[in-house]
Amino acid sequence: MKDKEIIETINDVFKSADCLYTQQEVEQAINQMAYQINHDLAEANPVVLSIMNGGLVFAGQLLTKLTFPLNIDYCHATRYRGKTQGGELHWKALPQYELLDRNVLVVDDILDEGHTLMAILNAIKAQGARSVKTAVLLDKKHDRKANPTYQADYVGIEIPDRYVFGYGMDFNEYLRNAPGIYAVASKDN
Ligand SMILES: O=P(O)(O)OC[C@H]1O[C@H](OP(=O)(O)OP(=O)(O)O)[C@H](O)[C@@H]1O
Ligand code: HPA
Repeated sequence: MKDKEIIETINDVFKSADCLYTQQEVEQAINQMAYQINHDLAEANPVVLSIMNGGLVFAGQLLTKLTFPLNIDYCHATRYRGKTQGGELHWKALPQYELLDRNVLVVDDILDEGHTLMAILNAIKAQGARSVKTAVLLDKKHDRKANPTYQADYVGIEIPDRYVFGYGMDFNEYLRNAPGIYAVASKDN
């Protein structure tokens, strides 16, 4: 596809999407999460591990609101790869910090089926982390969870079972920069 076609298609997807949460509402949710995390992890000296690419925007905004000493690291695990259905998990980058005996806070944009988070948690535990907590901006409600009993420690917003973009989340690798949480119209999904 040429640039012009891509731009038209993406602009059309954006225009026909439903805004589920505005930027202001998302910021409010992030503030509440930060408040709780500041309370819980003030003495933990954690490694905050952002899951790329989707976690980028949320982690960036959350981090500026955390008021205690911490290290920042990232890893990249992907299983959607520009599609709206997940597949096999691919590791593109591993954490750089030694996680042995560290407290770790994993930060990701969305807990959908949870395969990504479960694999990341297993990898962190295998490295001998002292504790692992998870913060997800969105938790998508449906009955396809990899581990139905698992709950993230910090959840910003619960969303319905629709494919969403914005705040770091992509539609065909675009629209990560959309300033809110948008659900793709059914004609585009
Ligand atoms: O709960 P799950 O069903 O496993 O899905 C959640 C994961 O999927 C997305 O990543 P994706 O694979 O799209 O990679 P990306 O972050 O690079 O877009 C998202 O950022 C989460 O990490
Ligand atoms: O609804 C979603 N949107 C974007 N990325 C995702 N990764 C898992 N679910 C989603």
